[in-house]
Amino acid sequence: MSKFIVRGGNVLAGNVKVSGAKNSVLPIIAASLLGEDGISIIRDAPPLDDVMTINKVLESLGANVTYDREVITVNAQNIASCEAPYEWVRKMRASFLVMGPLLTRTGYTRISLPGGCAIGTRPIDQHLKGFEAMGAEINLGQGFIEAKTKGRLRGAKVYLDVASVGATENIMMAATLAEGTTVIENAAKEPEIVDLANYLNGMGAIVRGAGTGVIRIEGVEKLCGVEHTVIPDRVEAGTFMIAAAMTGGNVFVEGAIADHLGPVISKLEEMGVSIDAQENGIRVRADKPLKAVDVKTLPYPGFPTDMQSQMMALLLVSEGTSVVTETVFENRFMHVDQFRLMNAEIKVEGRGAIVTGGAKLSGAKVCATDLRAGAALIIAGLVADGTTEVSGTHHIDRGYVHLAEKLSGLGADIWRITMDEPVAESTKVQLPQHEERPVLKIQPTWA
Ligand SMILES: CC(=O)N[C@H]1[C@@H](OP(=O)(O)OP(=O)(O)OC[C@H]2O[C@@H](n3ccc(=O)[nH]c3=O)[C@H](O)[C@@H]2O)O[C@H](CO)[C@@H](O)[C@@H]1O
Ligand SMILES: C=C(OP(=O)(O)O)C(=O)O
Repeated sequence: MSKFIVRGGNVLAGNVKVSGAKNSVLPIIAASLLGEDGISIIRDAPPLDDVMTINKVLESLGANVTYDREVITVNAQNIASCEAPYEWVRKMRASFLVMGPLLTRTGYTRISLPGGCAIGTRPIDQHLKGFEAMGAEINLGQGFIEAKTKGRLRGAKVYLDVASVGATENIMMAATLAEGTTVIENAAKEPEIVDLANYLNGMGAIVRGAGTGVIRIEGVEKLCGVEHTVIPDRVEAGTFMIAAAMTGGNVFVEGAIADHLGPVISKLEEMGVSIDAQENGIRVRADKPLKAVDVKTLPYPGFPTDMQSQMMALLLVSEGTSVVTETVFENRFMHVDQFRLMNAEIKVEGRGAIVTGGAKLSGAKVCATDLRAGAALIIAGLVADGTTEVSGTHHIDRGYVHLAEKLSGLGADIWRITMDEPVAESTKVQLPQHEERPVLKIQPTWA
């Protein structure tokens, strides 16, 4: 078991480099399964536990995956299985993103049901609705979802009831090899959707309109591996921006793309933080007391739910009272109880949290209840009186590369301790040597 130990009181200053985006690289790795020829080379792939998990999913399907110094190669010419095992899908919801590629390429897939998690129930009805509209027969039972088609999937119009990121990605990937045109209406508009569309187009797909609410995909016969560089992680960037503001610091967040961070920048500016967006990053300076603001999470281009807990940490030390409204996930205030252990005053009423600013936070033993909650607690620890110990590090390792090292490079007093216990599987980042496996190429059901 490990913990982050943070001693509050240091002002952050200097330069920090943002890693590749977790939420881009995961669907992109899944999409590599579509490459019947050639090899995909994915650059700026962050060394995160989630990346290792999806790599293992691909390996379990028969793809040959290597990971070396933030470059992943995927050779998916020979798919040996269409079943994503529970062992990996339970670790990470994004494993479910292999369903669209497998179904469209082979006509059959069987995947463990992804569970709910700390932040909400997270149903997958919109993914399935899309596949069904394209002609797939879906069967659910015994913890598995099975999808099959008699011939190729057929292009269809799919209106999403919620602008789901994952459903947009899964349907978009499935549509690339379908017969005819698919139109996704009320599609999610996140930058990660655009990154995935660019990757798919590089593989030979025809995807238009990604980044808008209507995406059109003309199906093609075949896709091939391609080289691609993943976009910088806007949530990691936003986390450092808030950490800088929190400590009254002056930090250059290298690689951060201002266009991807519109609402975070606007809210920080409203609070009195100075933001200077430059070509290769964003400078954040906070040299005066910060004002309270209200924040409401929304699908992109609204304020990201993945930045809600970090923002709440900042509002705790601003002047005045704020209301934080979470509209994307129904249970994403688990960090509130942990903040309270640090002397925070927050009242939760349904989807709203009333945050009393001006708190003198005190160090405490707290637990990361999910990935972003973990980052938010560390940020709070940066200004708390005394020492904060953050456990639940496996959540943080899912989405932040070398968080302690990056923050200490900016002057934070933070380090990680590992207690004398076996290292959990999820904290290991090196992939084992790829085993030779039988070349059992699965043919499409209609071939
Ligand atoms: C790997 C990845 O990219 N994860 C991100 C992705 O998750 P993910 O793709 O899982 O999130 P979605 O956009 O699908 O979820 C948004 C909302 O839609 C609901 N919903 C979703 C699918 C569905 O079939 N039915 C349904 O009702 C969800 O319960 C949730 O309330 O987008 C979220 C919202 O920006 C982010 O917090 C996650 O970091
Ligand atoms: C909720 C998140 O990720 P995931 O969808 O992978 O759980 C996140 O990145 O904050």
